[in-house]
Amino acid sequence: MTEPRDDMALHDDMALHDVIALHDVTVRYGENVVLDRVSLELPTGTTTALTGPNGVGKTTTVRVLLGLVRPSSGRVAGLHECTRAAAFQEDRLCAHLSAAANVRLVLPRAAEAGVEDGLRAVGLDEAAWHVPVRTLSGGQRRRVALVRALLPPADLVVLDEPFVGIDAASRDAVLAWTRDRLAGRTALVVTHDPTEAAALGATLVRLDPPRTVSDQDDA
Ligand SMILES: Nc1ncnc2c1ncn2[C@@H]1O[C@H](COP(=O)(O)OP(=O)(O)OP(=O)(O)O)[C@@H](O)[C@H]1O
Repeated sequence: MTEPRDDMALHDDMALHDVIALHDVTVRYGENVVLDRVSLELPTGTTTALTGPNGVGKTTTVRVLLGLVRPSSGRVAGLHECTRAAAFQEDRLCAHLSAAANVRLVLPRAAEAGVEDGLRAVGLDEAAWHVPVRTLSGGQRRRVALVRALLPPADLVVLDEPFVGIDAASRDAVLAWTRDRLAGRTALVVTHDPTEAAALGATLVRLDPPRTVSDQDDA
């Protein structure tokens, strides 16, 4: 879905199309330090795949990029006037609307003609296009969420584990269409699967847990 622009004080004033980057970003939830001085650059026009163990902060990183979480310190660059589209871990669709209507919601009228092509490209049967998405399966809803994230002409596309629940038989075609849609754009894709990163032609970046005293002793 398309995220609203934000004007977080921690986001600097770099102009549109400057490199999007986190510089020494720290995020805390209460006492819990989730991101500890994390730096990450998303080279313009390329796809970066973010991997790492459960709970390390990948979704938190996504939320920072979307302006949904405010870092307690550090700097986020390149997001001023940057339009963003995202597929979250949860599909976040409007349950009573059809697949086609969910996608049309985030598109300028001129781009609406591409909706059916997009739904077809991710392997969604025509019978599933015009019924409320609450009647679709989990994997079908995932495909709708992916189309909704990939069709809008956003400057930054962020996909959080977008292929979970999509069956093996159609995964290659969905990956190929995703790669096609992301070509030449700046994107971050969270994944636990390095083969997905390779299929997307993405640069794989690993987020590691903050080093503990015992980690340092072991080093
Ligand atoms: N709203 C919240 N309030 C408090 N703690 C949170 C909140 N959201 C996430 N956390 C904590 O932040 C840490 C990082 O969570 P996050 O979802 O970013 O990890 P992740 O790397 O995306 O994990 P996964 O691979 O399981 O999706 C976890 O310890 C989690 O419990």
